[in-house]
Amino acid sequence: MKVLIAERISDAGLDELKKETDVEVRLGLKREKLLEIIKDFDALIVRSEIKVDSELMEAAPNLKVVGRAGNGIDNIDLKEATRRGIIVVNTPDSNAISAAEHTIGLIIAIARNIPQAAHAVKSQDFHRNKYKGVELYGKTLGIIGLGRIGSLVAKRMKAFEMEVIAYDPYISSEIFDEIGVKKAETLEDLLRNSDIITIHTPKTRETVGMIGEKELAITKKGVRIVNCARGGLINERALCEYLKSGHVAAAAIDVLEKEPSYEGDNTGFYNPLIELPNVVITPHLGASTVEAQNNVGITVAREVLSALKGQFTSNACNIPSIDREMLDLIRPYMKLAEIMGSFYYQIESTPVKTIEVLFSKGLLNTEILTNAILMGLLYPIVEERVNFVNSRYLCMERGIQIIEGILNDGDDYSNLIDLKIVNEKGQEVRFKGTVYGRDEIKIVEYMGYDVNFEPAQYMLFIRNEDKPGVIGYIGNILGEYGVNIATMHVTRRKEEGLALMMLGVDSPVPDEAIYRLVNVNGIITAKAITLNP
Ligand SMILES: NC(=O)c1ccc[n+]([C@@H]2O[C@H](COP(=O)([O-])OP(=O)(O)OC[C@H]3O[C@@H](n4cnc5c(N)ncnc54)[C@H](O)[C@@H]3O)[C@@H](O)[C@H]2O)c1
Ligand SMILES: O=C(O)CC[C@@H](O)C(=O)O
Repeated sequence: MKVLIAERISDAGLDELKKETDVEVRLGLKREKLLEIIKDFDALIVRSEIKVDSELMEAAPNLKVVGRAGNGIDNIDLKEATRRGIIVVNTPDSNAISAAEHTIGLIIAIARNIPQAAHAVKSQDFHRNKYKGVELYGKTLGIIGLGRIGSLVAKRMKAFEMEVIAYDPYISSEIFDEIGVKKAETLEDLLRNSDIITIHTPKTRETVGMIGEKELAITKKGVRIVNCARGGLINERALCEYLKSGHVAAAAIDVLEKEPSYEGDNTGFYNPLIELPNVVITPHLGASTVEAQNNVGITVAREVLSALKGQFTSNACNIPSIDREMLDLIRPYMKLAEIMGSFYYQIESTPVKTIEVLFSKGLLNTEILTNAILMGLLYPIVEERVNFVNSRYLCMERGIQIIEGILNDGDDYSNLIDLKIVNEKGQEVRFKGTVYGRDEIKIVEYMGYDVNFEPAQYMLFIRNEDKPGVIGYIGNILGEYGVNIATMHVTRRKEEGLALMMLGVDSPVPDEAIYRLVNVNGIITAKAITLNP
């Protein structure tokens, strides 16, 4: 496995990676060069500068993982990565404290004009009058987005005896109470009442430009504004105008709508905000501390390694997230789900129209289990890579309807997966499976037949007339091809005169043996099944 580090991560992170993979560090790559070399890599690690878009992914046929050494993933086309089955991992917790502290630094800097004053003194200008500031004490701080960083800022700024209000429609009132912050019911409320406004939302379609001319117009005259989240959340042109008029007394900006695309690339870099005396700008420094970069480097290295090994990662952005303990608990169910999904196209050939999957109430993280079923289903029939990341997407792309639900009480099993597949001919294929103890996977029902077999890597599925002699033929034919039968499960519906067999065998059943089996008088279907190891 080859990992390309295209933006700087800490030595500690680098060491973690080097223990287990082949790592190449190529910083400051021009876009054309990156597009040329990316084809050789299985994983790519970036920070916020490099755009991981469809063009880059198209040039990277081996790419399996993109590691974002940091939090925001607005430089990564997540939908495209998902479509291609590329796992995107990030490190959202690793730099939150640093970003919050940087925000607070910026708040104080613009309250007291510290950067401008320090710069003046260094230029031999020792005037105090120009740099008179304001106290934070007793003022109102308005926080937009009370997530990881917003809440850290809130907790810390209360120590300045500021009144802290926040606007975040996606979190509950209890969280506001827990943090001790007053809830602004609307963005307008927050804008009208704050002396200092700081924004901490992600950059999404909804939040881009959420502070524009209209919003600035209702802020208090003399308001101060901080953006240490993402460029573009505040409309820069409107902000410039309001700073020039003095309505906005000062702004502190760590992030710009357009930042250089690699470290040190200053060509054509310009932003009118830079020219304004009442603006403090830092070059996207929120996460640039020794501690944050150490944490980020180590975390991204571990996440990328786990993803490359096919293990679940706790910070995957395009797979439902799950913590490690829970993952250990549901791992056997993920395997069961994958196996159940993988039977269909190894037994049937009519395209699937609908997947309906019901889970016992006791089963958690069912979204992942459904993804596992879909992965198993598609594995035998799609050319592109299919994994937990893209299985749902690929199914939807194929027009397969996915219905998920909870089983009613009353089943014999407390941890059951009940899978019904309806194909384009309207035929139903149904499996039920469960896990005994910690990890004993069992299929307990197939098409209404009670069965009870433990899936093996190689199996033979037979549907036959319920009459004497059939089993003997099967044993003889398999014997002729050197296929040893390890287990055999036979069930029947006497009234219909039909029987079903699932044999676990020690090696794959050759096509020729299958051909001979289906020609045996009484055998209706014979299918070789191979499961992923
Ligand atoms: N400057 C830096 O170096 C730096 C470092 C780390 C993170 N960041 C950025 O900081 C921002 C916040 O990061 P975080 O870890 O706190 O994210 P988070 O996901 O923990 O919190 C974001 C909060 O914003 C809220 N939100 C979403 N849409 C909203 C809307 N329309 N109105 C109000 N609230 C809304 C969400 O409910 C959530 O609570 C992100 O943009 C991230 O990329 C910047
Ligand atoms: O320092 C960086 O690479 C960007 C950090 C920050 O913007 C993030 O989203 O984590």
